[in-house]
Amino acid sequence: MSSQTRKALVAVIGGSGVYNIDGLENARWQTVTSSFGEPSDELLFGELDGQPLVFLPRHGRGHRLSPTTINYRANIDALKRAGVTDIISVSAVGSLKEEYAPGHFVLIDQFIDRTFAREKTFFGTGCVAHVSMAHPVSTRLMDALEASCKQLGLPYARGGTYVTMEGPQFSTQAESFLYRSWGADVIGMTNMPEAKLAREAEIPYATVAMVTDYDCWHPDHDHVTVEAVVKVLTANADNARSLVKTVAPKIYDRPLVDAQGGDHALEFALITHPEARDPEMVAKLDAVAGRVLKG
Ligand SMILES: CSC[C@H]1O[C@H](OP(=O)(O)O)[C@H](O)[C@@H]1O
Ligand SMILES: Nc1ncnc2[nH]cnc12
Repeated sequence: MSSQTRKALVAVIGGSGVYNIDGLENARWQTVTSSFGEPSDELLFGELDGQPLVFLPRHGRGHRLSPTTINYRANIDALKRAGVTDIISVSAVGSLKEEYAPGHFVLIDQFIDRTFAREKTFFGTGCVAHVSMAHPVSTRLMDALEASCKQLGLPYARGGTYVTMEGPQFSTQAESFLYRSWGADVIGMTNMPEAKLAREAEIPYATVAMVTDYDCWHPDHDHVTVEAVVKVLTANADNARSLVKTVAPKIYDRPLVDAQGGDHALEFALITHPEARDPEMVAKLDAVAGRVLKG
């Protein structure tokens, strides 16, 4: 493995309650077009302590988009086109474990994908690819998130399984009990297919999940409502902002090649014979898969 390093271009994907990054110098919203349709919003480009950062509000400014209608492919494709090398995703989640009380941060390392109404791959008929999702999160990014949580004295857990439900309705109690019986830690509606698409686009990805509620399984807590989620998000907004500002400088210097394969996931993933590839599809994949489709 090469020990060479390069400068990262870090992107933060902001979830519910996180529609902007304040304190960005030279901040400008810019349209980045994608061959996969409309991203959630323009991208916000700027610098944090002199280092470049890109921000995308997952639901769009004003929270226009539901988890199902977010164009996850366009979002990841646009970030790739902008030159992004690493993604930190920020998400509100419900807790499935007693010990993860509202206000806690869980650094996710696994996902269960229960979504069923979303485009989940950049590939398909005309150019088939199968990437590994065994380890969906970059340990390097998680290390940086953990160091930042420690530095800021935030209550956090390293490692946790995030169940992605389709939504937009919250879970029934039977579903919530089921996910708990699977040993899952938190629940949300957005991180899949986002993490799968980041992997296909060869962008290392990590999620910091901010617990906002106990979903609906806990006998001593009210069932989740948007009002309760927003209240906890507002109370913890400063922590989320500080976390983003603290973590970015820690990942600015990155290895040329991510040790876990997050940035060379397509190396052995394409199976369609070059002569059988659909040229239109190959053209659409110029940003996501140009590295392996060329030549
Ligand atoms: C407003 S509560 C439900 C909403 O919040 C989470 O979104 P995000 O991951 O973007 O913070 C959850 O997944 C739902 O989309
Ligand atoms: N309980 C919950 N279920 C799904 N998504 C959530 N986002 C925040 N809390 C949630």
